[in-house]
Amino acid sequence: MTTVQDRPDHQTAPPSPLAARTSDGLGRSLSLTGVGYRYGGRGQSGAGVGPLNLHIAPGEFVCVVGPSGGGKSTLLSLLAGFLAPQSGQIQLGGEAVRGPHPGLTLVQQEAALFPWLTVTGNVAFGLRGLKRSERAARVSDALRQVGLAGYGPRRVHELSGGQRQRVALARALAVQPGVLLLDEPFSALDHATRTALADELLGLWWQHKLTVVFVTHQLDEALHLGGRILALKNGEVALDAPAKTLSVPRLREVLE
Ligand SMILES: Nc1ncnc2c1ncn2[C@@H]1O[C@H](COP(=O)(O)OP(=O)(O)OP(=O)(O)O)[C@@H](O)[C@H]1O
Repeated sequence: MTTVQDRPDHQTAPPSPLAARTSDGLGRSLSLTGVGYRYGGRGQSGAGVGPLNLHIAPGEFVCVVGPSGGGKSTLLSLLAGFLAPQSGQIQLGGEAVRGPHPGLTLVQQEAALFPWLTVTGNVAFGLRGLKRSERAARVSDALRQVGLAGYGPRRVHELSGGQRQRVALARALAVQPGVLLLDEPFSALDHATRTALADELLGLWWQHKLTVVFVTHQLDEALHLGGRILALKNGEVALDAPAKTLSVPRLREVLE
């Protein structure tokens, strides 16, 4: 587990982390070309997002912020393949995304764990195609990475809120995703747990060279975590800039 001293952040990381991290990590690129979605149906002027044009490089950590109803969750649902774009195309590492894809895993606010399964059963859920030994190795590795080594036999109801989110994170990591999508994953947790988990996420991002898209309402959290900040307002990109060039007041100004 990372500590405050060894936590990689965007200030203390090596000078060109992205350039050094594009070749051999888990992270894959994500591209959106003219992606649009309206809840009333294609061509309607109702709520939704787009058209969006975005390129996220392998290993980028992007934080998505914006007012309530701005389109953050819709964007994540499109990226996760839960909603199909009504226009445009999403590509993961150059491959078209046409529905839920094993390379794109989503962690949500309320960890959607299966209460009838153990921690191990939950983490192994997405690994059913693998050999038993490989599955066991991935599960124990993922649990160790989120600080839950030894928790495998426990039931979900025996865990705290923070531990449940760790299990959800372990389940997402175990499939070795090309892009990790997080929709306010820590917002239901107390401040200390949220900060600790956010720092652990940074450690995992750095270690695995993951591509991360992280939705949050907390502007300070976004600036702390994200290398790049994407602000969505009325379904459109209101701002797309490096976190180091921004401040909380500047973000508030854009989002007003
Ligand atoms: N299932 C739905 N049917 C109709 N409209 C919807 C549906 N889901 C979301 N919307 C609308 O789409 C727009 C974008 O919603 P979305 O949930 O993506 O915003 P958000 O930025 O994630 O908001 P919040 O921060 O409150 O979670 C909003 O106007 C919302 O009312």
